[in-house]
Amino acid sequence: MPQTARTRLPAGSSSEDGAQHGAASPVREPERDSDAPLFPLVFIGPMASGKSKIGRRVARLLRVPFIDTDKTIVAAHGPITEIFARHGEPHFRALERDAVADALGRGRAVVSLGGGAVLDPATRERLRGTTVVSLSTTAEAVRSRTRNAKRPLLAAGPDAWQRIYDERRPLYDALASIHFDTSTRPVDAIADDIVKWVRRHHD
Ligand SMILES: Nc1ncnc2c1ncn2[C@@H]1O[C@H](COP(=O)(O)OP(=O)(O)O)[C@@H](O)[C@H]1O
Ligand SMILES: O=C(O)C1=C[C@@H](OP(=O)(O)O)[C@@H](O)[C@H](O)C1
Ligand SMILES: [Mg+2]
Repeated sequence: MPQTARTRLPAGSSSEDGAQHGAASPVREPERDSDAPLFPLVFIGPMASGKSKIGRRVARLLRVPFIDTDKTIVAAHGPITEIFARHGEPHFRALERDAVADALGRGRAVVSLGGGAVLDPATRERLRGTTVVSLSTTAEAVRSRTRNAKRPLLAAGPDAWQRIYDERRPLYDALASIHFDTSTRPVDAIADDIVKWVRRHHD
């Protein structure tokens, strides 16, 4: 029997503004009911929300391979800042679309995407058949986390993060099977919560 995602959460798990900082996560009612298989288990969300760190930890806990599509791109094409500078963002997005398609085709794996991967319509279509964990955080939390030198879209300064997040948020929300806020709790605690959710809904 394929494992299925049933994403209905217990009453009280959502809040008016969709965020319960510091409370037990998940923090928001999922945007869709999904019968998608558990794997690939995909992490989406804004820059520095923890997709790479938390995704890696969740993969280790679930004992499945971990793929970070940014890492795949860097391994094949060099640093992201250089790709943006030499060839422009559209070229990066094309490389990203291919890296995501390849990663999602691996099946049993946790896959963390770059924050802008959801801008691509073909990627969004592929994600509709998968289990998607959407992470969120706040500009305040990000300020203390990021090494912006690695993120060309943050070169303009911290206000850019909020603007970009606001633009993309409807895409993240529409694709999410489940949502976790990462602004106040440590990576390991959030990863544990995600694994608990996985076990509750897919075992
Ligand atoms: N919940 C968290 N609490 C504190 N720091 C975090 C948390 N999640 C991520 N970080 C830190 O923020 C930075 C960005 O995390 P990363 O996983 O690369 O984000 P993303 O892949 O979403 O851009 C890393 O230095 C990471 O250690
Ligand atoms: O949001 C974006 O457009 C980007 C996010 C980055 O990944 P992270 O979200 O892992 O930082 C990376 O793909 C690139 O710098 C562009
Ligand atoms: Mg990342």
